[in-house]
Parts: sequence; C-alpha cells; structure tokens
Amino acid sequence: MNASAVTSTKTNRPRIGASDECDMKSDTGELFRDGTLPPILVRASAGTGKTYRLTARLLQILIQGGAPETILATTFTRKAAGEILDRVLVTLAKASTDAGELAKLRQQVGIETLPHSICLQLLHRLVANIHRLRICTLDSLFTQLARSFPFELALPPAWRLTDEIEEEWLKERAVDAVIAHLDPGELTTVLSMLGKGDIKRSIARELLNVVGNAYTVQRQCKPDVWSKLVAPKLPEQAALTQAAGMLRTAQAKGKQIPQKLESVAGIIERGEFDLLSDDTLIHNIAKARRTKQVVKFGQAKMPEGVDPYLDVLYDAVRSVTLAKLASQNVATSDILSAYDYQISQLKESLRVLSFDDVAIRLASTFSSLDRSTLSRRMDGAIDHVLLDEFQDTSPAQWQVLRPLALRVTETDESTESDASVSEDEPVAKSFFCVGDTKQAIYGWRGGVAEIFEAVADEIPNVRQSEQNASFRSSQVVLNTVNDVFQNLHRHSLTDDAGLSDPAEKSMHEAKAIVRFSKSFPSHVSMRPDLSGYVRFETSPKVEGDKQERSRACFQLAAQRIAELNQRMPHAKIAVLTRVNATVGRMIFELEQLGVDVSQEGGNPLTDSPAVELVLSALMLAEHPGDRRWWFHLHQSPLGQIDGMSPTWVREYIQESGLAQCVQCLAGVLAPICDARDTLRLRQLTQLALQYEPNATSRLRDFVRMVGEKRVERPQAAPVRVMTVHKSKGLEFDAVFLPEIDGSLAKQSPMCVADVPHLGQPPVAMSRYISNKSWHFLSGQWQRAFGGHVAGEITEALCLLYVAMTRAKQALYLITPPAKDDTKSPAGLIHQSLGCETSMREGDELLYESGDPEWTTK
Ligand SMILES: Nc1ncnc2c1ncn2[C@@H]1O[C@H](COP(=O)(O)OP(=O)(O)OP(=O)(O)O)[C@@H](O)[C@H]1O
Repeated sequence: MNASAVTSTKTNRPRIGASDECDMKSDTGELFRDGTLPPILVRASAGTGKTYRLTARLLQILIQGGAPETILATTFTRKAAGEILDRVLVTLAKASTDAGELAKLRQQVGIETLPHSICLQLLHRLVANIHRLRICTLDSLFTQLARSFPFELALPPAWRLTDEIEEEWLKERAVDAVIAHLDPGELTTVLSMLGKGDIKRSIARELLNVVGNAYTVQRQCKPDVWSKLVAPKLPEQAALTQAAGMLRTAQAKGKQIPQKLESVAGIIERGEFDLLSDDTLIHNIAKARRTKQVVKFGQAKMPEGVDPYLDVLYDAVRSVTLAKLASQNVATSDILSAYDYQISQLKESLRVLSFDDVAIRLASTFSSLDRSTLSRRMDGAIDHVLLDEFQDTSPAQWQVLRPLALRVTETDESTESDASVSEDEPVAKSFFCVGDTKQAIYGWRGGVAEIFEAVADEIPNVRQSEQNASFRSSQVVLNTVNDVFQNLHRHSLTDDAGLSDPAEKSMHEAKAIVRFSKSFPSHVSMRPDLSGYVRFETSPKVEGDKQERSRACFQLAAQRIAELNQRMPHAKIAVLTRVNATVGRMIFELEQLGVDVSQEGGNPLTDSPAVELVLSALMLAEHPGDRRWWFHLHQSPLGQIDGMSPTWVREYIQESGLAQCVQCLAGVLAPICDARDTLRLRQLTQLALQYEPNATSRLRDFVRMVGEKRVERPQAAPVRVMTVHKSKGLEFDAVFLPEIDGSLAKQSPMCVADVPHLGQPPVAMSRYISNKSWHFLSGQWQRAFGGHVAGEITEALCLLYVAMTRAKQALYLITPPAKDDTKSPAGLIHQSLGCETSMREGDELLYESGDPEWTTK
C-alpha cells in the first residue's frame, strides 16, 4: 500500500490520496485510484449495514479531501440522517485518539497508512463546517433546492411548508369548493360516473377518495392521460339486428341454451348491453376466443353457425363497457382538474406548499436546466452524491436527483468546465447509491422500486454489488427468512404462474410471487454467536367475527411479551402491525397485563384525559351553547375555576394567546395528574406554542389538530408497538407479528397507471375495473392492470420481509386458525416452511426453531 497524506495547495484541506500505481481496497470492497471513487450501486439486504457502507463512503470522500459543501447524502428519515452524521463524527473522534479505532477506520476506508493527525484535522474541519455538509432527507433537500430556485419554481414570496395535517384540511376545503362550484346536474352526472352507477351517500367522501388515490400520480403526467383508454365503436345497427335474429332462431338442443339465446336477442334489440358486462356467456365467449376453443354455456356447446353473431354480441358489450369506463375516466379527469384549480388557489392564498408540490415543481424545472446553472444556483457544485434507501424514491424525486447524479458521473467536458472545479486539482466526483428492492414498501406514497433498476441503466459505468450478510439477525431468524421467501412456490397461489393469459389477475399475482422467490438471495448471519428463536403458532380458536379472532392473537402476543419482558426487562421488543388502527388495540392488551409500552411515532395527545379536559374548555369557548363541554368540565378542577365560562376562556386567549391559556388550564389540572398526564399537558402547551403563529380564528381547528397529530413520548419503552412501515430501518431483540392473517392483495385499487418506461411518469391512466372484465381491455391495458396487481403483491411480500428482518434474535408469528392454503402472509409462511401441523386448529405450535430460552447479547 502506497498511500500518502497530502495537503491540497489550493484549498489547504487535509487530503489522503492513493498513488497512481496502487489501487486501495476497503472492507466494503470499493476500489479507488488517485482520488476517484467508482460510481457504485449497492443492493443491500436487510441488516447488512447500508448505513455503515454509506458512512464508509462519506469518510473516504472526506479523507480524500472532498469539501463538506460538495457532498450530498440523502436518506429516508431525519433520524437516519442524524445517525449518519453522528457516526462520521464519532468515528473520526475515536480514530483521532484510539489506535484500535484507527485500525478499524483504516480497514473501513481502505487506507492502511491513515494517521491519527488527519482524523483530528478532519474532525476540526468538519465541526467548523458542519452546516455545509448536506446529510438530509429528500424532503429537506428539495426544500433547500426550492429556496435556491424561487423564480423558476414560481414560488409565492415568504412561502412555507404544510404538514400532513394541514394538507388534509386543505384537501377537504378544496373538495368542498369543487362541490360548491358544480351545478346540481353536473354533480349527479359526475358522481354517477365516478361511482360506477351508484350515487354515493357522501359526495365529499367519494371525491376525497378519488383525489387521495389519483391526484399525486396524475400531476406528473400529461393532461391527456385520462383520455387514452378509448372504447371501440358499437357494431353497425344492421349487424346487431341480424345477430339478434340469428341467435333467436338458432337450432339449439335442450332448454338452457335456447332460453339464453332468446334472452340475449332481446337485450340486443333493446340495446341494453351493459346488462351483459358481467354475464357468464360473455365471459365464455372471451375465453373461447383466447383459448381458440368452442363457446360453451353450462356444459353444452353453442349450436353451430352462431359464432359470428356471438362475436357481434361480444363486440357490442365490450364497446358499451369500455365506453362507460372511458366516461368515468373523463369524469375523474374533470374532477381532478377542478380540484387542482381549487387547491392551487387555496395554497397560493395561504402561500403554502406541500413536499409533493415542491418535488413536482423541481422535477419539471430541473429537467430543463443546464448543469452549470444548476451548480451556480445551488451555492456551489455537488461533487459527491450518496443516496440511501433508494428503492423508495418516486419518479418525481428521481427526476430532480438525476441531473445531480449525471453531473457527478459523466466525464464530458461540460462538467469539467464548471466554475467551481479548480483546474490544478483532480476532479474528484463520486456517486453511491444503496437500497433494497425487497424493502420497497412505499408504493402508495409514490416510491417505485423499479427506479433502482433504472439507475443501473442511466448512470454511466456504474458498478453494481450485492450484500447479503446480516450484521443484525441471528442465523436462526435468517434461516426462517430464507426458507419462507425461497419456497414461496409451495403455495397454491403460484399455481397459475404458468398461464399465459394476461386477462387473468391470478397469473399476474402468481408470477409476482415466483419472481420474488426466485430472485431472493440467501441471507447469512455475521453474528454466529447470537442465539435465536422462531415460533409460529395459532391463537386459541374463538367464536365470533374477524375482530374477535384478531383479538385472540393480540392477547396471546401480549401474554408472551409479558413473560419475555419479565424474563429480560432490557430486551427490546416490538409488535409490528399491518395497519395503524390495530396499534391502539395491541397497546390496550399489553397495558391490561401491566406491560410498559410505547407507540413509535406516538399517539395523539388525546390519549390523556387531562388533555381532553383542556380541549373541552376550548370547545366550550367556541360553542357556549353546547352542554357537552360544560358537562365534561363540571366534575373537574377546571369547572371549579373562579368565573369559568366561555367568555372567560375567550378573553384569556384574546389577551394572552392560546398557548398561555392552555398553560394556565394545564396548571390547574397539574395537582391531580400522574407523571404521564403531566407530560402530555406539557406537550400540549408546546403544541399550542408551535400552532400559534399560524393559528386560524377557529379554536376547533386547534382541537382537531391535537386530535390528529401524533406526539411521541420522549423515551421509548422496552416494548414498542408500531406499523411495519414505521419499523423501517429499526431493529429489535424480539419481534412479534400478530397480524399476518389479512389478505395478501389489497382491496381493488381506484385507478391504474400505465408506466411503460421505468421511473418515468405514467403515459395513461384509467379507473379500475374488476378482473371479470379485463378480457374487454386491450393488451396494453391488460398489462397495465396486471402490472398494478403484481406491484401490490410484491409490496405485500416486501412488507412481510421488512417485518421479519427487524428481528435480531427472536421472531414470534401468531395467526388465528385458518385454512392451510389461505391467501395471507400466514398461509404463505405455513406452506413455505412446510409445516406439517395444520393451521385449522387453535393453540397449535406450527413451527419452532432455535432456543426458546434465548437471551440477549
Ligand atoms: N460492518 C459492520 N460491522 C459490524 N456491525 C455492523 C456493520 N454494518 C452494520 N452493522 C450493524 O448491523 C446492524 C444493521 O445495520 P444497518 O441498520 O446499517 O443495516 P441496514 O442495511 O440499513 O438494514 P435495513 O435495511 O434492514 O434497515 C446495526 O446494528 C449496525 O450497527
């Protein structure tokens, strides 16, 4: 190794470089020569140290003299960004003084001669320039970028970002405005089109649903995306009349077929084709055409000679069905345009933007900016791009990142002539991207795992590497993970994978499962010393509905957790649920057993009765005539305040502000509060302080915000409950999955997008139709619908993978009794693991591996 420490003459910063003759190899396997780090894309399985790898790259750049302001590292959460920065600083600090730590750092960055002194110099330099180092979330990067391009992005002066709650309110207000601007005739027509023929009970709810499902996706598309699905023409009237006559008079045996033909002939004559959209005969015609067989009805074949007339019938039904879908698409497009107008007006008047708004404006601006303008306007060039959790990047986000990524990977002259690059210094630029397509669980927020694949195509000379050795999980846990995901083909769900009929939803589902399974790499543990345990069991059999059955799972999980918590009070235990709604139910079961439990991401403050009292006082001021609030306050110390009345509260707020008033009311309640309520009241006052600068005149807006905003306890309890989505990036000694019984596929989507080019916006969009009607669709649309379904199944598998791989040592899987081949995660696990005991009975141990008496390391 011939590495030497040098100091860059121009910038006077510490720098370590490799000689021309010698490559250096770090323990991450990256080679670099003379200050050049190769562009690299790492496919890293769960627990294999993405953060470690990214931190190593960051340190390599810094040690080679990369200036902090030229580095951009993005990750998924603010917490992860903080962890990366901490690791860089702590690593350098330790390596400055400790020989052992220096040896580790040398190994990590691949520089055997790295001295203490350089680490110390770097540390000083970094601390002095910490504000210049961009380690942030994409949201935060985009906000910074937006501030550099206010005119191009047409941003209103003094704009601010909305949060999720405000965004929901604005959405509701915009939908109300859309409804108010439709005349009653338009409203009925639009709703009947949107709701597929039914006039929905709640107009606003239906519109909110449409907006929630389609608005974000369609914003990135061309305006005509909703008109791409075109219905074929109805057959000529003469052909229809002839078909009706021929079908009616066809010589058919038996009773069933003549009756059917008579009935369809009548429908043809009356032109009521939509009655046949879901008809078995129509399905059979479609199937016979696809399989090149004769048309059957029941067991019998259709009489000879009617085929051409059945074709006319089929074409007519197809035309009418697709025309209806096309008109629903137009109605959806109209509603979304009206909504876009209203929400844009509203946001402009309030001078607010959401993260999505910023990303979309940036995406369209960045695609037309040249690279040197980009560098100049961003307060200097970014020479090093490091992207974490890349699988969850959305197409719009990639459009913003792409020019930055291309700038640091292209070696053409335009990039070399950037003003910010000094001529006597080697151009040190680098690109690093890490992610795991098996963990792509944010499809619903616009994340598209395929973008990961697109990077491999778009970034010139990018090297690809894969890492599957986990520093997190025990081999026992990983063996189960390997067995589950590599044996998914054992489930009957994959039986249709051999089909070649794109009109069959089950084929797309089956193919997605087989694809996932075939590309699943074997995971190995780097911690052979770690004891581990996996247990898969059914909960007791209970009478009752689904709610009761899942309650039995939660109770069993709570019981096992209470035992574990008693045996190992310091073990970190997590219960991961599929949906938010069940988090509270699980917490309830644990609290019943006296387990100290907290919720990741927090609960709304309304989980405290003391907070509820303060909110009642505010509601009383807003609605003096409503006795409910009086009644609530009456028995509490707030009811005893001298002169307490709606006027008293209103005047207090007018004179001293909302936060002061909340603090005063909290002070009155303090003597009767336990530690938990006291903390929640303090958090309520803080929330009021944050809310005050942008407060509306209506107190109920504050009350509603408190009811919706999640506020975390400052310190997590040893047992935590959260959704799988929230658990991303986290790890626990033991993980409980008590909600693996739900269907793998989500409910039918509201709309489907046709995305022929990876990572690009959709070229066409349509409302969804049920699988029974897919045969009416063109090949292009069948692929789009199938692709959507496959994407959802893949996401469900990703969700299970993320959940199982959060476990360091132990994994507990609990399901209610069910059929063995049930189409749920539990069914997949049961079949993949080859469990011999059936899932049908309660209290059954289905699978066990490792040491039930495992202990934490
Ligand atoms: N090279 C390494 N040597 C020792 N421990 C490591 C190494 N890399 C990572 N670890 C440890 O392994 C665990 C998992 O690392 P990390 O969280 O970075 O994984 P990850 O790839 O981001 O996982 P996931 O994608 O599942 O969130 C952490 O406890 C981390 O400290």
